[in-house]
Amino acid sequence: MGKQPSMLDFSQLADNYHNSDARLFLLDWDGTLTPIVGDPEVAVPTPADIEVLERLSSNPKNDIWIISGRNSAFLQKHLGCLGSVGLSAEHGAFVRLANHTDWETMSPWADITWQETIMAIFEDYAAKTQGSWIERKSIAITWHYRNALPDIGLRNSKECKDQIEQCIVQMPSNLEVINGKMCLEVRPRDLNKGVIVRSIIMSYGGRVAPPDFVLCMGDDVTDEDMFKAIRSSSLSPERCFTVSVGHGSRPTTASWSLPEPADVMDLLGKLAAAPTKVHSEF
Ligand SMILES: O=P(O)(O)OC[C@H]1O[C@H](O[C@H]2O[C@H](CO)[C@@H](O)[C@H](O)[C@H]2O)[C@H](O)[C@@H](O)[C@@H]1O
Repeated sequence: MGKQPSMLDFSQLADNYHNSDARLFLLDWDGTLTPIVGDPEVAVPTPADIEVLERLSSNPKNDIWIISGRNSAFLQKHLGCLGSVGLSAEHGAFVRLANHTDWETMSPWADITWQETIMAIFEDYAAKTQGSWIERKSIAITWHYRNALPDIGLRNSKECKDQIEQCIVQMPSNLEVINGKMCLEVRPRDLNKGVIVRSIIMSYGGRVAPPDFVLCMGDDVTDEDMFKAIRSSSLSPERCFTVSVGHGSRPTTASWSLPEPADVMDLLGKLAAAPTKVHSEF
């Protein structure tokens, strides 16, 4: 993690976009394409969001991926209508390729025996942290404390994280517990957005040549794995735009920043609307 990233230079990005033929977009969902809200169920795309993503993905030069920690049911329900967009659920555990209808399991995540132990700990903390709740996904489990009293939520999350860390070192499954945005998430250690991004770059749209423009945007600690995967790839750094979204001073390996999801959608809208020359738009 280096210095704080500079505000995204739109004209530099637009120049690169305009001068490229094989573009790859790697986009996080919560906090990046849509604002963070109290109830994850209402963090859904607006018709305008869908229109922008549809338009962007209809350009044959563009490969768009939404790479999320959400489960496949949520992504399918709210973003499944975007047929030309690749979807990745639960940090890369499940994938729906562009122009495909089926979801694939990326690795044999057969061992989920740990879930009961972790559920018991989360249930204990959910009971003593009013307003908190558990989101159980196919693989990962997330305990949300955004709607708890802030000091109680924070204190109990630290305690809960300590307890889980002590517990998972004794378990055969190689797990990790992550501090998300007002949540704790437990998942297998080798399940992360970096693995799926490496795989997407390697198999890039079944093409022979690698992408000559990459735009990767994310707001959270799990998105750092995407930024690192791009940084350690053989892609030309001048053609890769990694963007950390948010006002905070969280350490990041991204090269650029944007303040809000609204800025992200604004940027994508401009790119979608300008198939040829985008410079003047900025
Ligand atoms: O990888 P992402 O697409 O960014 O998903 C990360 C997690 O997002 C959701 O939780 C976060 O967003 C919620 C809605 O804004 C917010 O209420 C919560 O506090 C955030 O942590 C989602 O519920 C998780 O499953 C995802 O892992």
